Amino acid sequence: MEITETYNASLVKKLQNQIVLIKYGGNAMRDDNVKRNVISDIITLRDNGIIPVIVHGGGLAIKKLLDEVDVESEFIEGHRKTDSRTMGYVEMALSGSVNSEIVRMINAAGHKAVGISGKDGGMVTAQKRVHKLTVDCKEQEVDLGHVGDVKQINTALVKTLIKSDYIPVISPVASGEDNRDYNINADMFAGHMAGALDAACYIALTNVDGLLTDKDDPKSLVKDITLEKAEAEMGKTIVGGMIPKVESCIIALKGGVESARIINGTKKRSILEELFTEGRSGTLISKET
Ligand SMILES: Nc1ncnc2c1ncn2[C@@H]1O[C@H](COP(=O)(O)OP(=O)(O)O)[C@@H](O)[C@H]1O
Ligand SMILES: CC(=O)N[C@@H](CCC(=O)OP(=O)(O)O)C(=O)O
Repeated sequence: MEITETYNASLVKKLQNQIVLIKYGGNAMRDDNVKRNVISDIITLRDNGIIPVIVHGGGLAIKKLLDEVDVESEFIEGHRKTDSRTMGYVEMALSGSVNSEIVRMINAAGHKAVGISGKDGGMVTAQKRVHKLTVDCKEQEVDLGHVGDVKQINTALVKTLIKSDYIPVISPVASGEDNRDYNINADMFAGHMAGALDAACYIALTNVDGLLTDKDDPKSLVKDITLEKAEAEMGKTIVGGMIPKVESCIIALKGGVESARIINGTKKRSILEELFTEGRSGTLISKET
């Protein structure tokens, strides 16, 4: 689809030959229609000379698999406590099912996608996450097991894929120097990846319209917010799964990405509406007011 006729042509041109890092979260993978719409937007970007790179989550797919094998898991501030057994299932769901489904859908739409994880080509080096939790005004460290943070990224593999016209589809699993596998929150992984790739734009897809001042009121959408203000709202109006999402935007912006956005991936054409209309559809987090 040629989009310069339907959308703002100068906004389209600004992103041509630039990387747009899309974090495709599990909440925007709930049904096949939604998935097809997301893939369709990604294909439209590519058809119009923009370079999409996808980092996916898949919290729902992990939950489904863990339920099937009767393994319980707990979330602490948006991070799934991951013991060795759970790690195996996380990798199965993310690098197995979710990754290959996205690849299949892009290929079926006539493009060439390649599915990789942080492990491939030694792309991402993980390190065990040191998670500090404040309980009763006291800070304490919690052991999240195989939950990792991104320590280092080597972008050579992704750049090679892009150069050969492949769309990289990346699962947020990586190994550490300690030779252990780590489960990295997909938002955090994506934010780091966006910075390392010098992406022009980072977009996190979820199931709410963006950052809300009241998480239970869909009408309380914040259209624009500065990095500093977003940081100040952490733990206050920004809670649960939204914490790593906003953190990922901050990581991307501090890594040099020009704009970071949180949008509702369950809505049709949400990516195109956000990027190529003045009104936009979600939350834009930027370095300046
Ligand atoms: N201030 C906020 N604004 C919007 N959503 C919020 C906020 N605080 C917490 N949330 C919650 O964060 C969820 C999104 O995070 P998460 O479930 O991890 O998404 P995904 O799986 O799409 O990555 C929303 O569905 C919402 O319930
Ligand atoms: C450490 C950690 O929490 N990892 C996440 C990885 C998947 C993810 O982030 O998926 P969504 O984007 O769908 O939430 C998890 O185990 O659920």
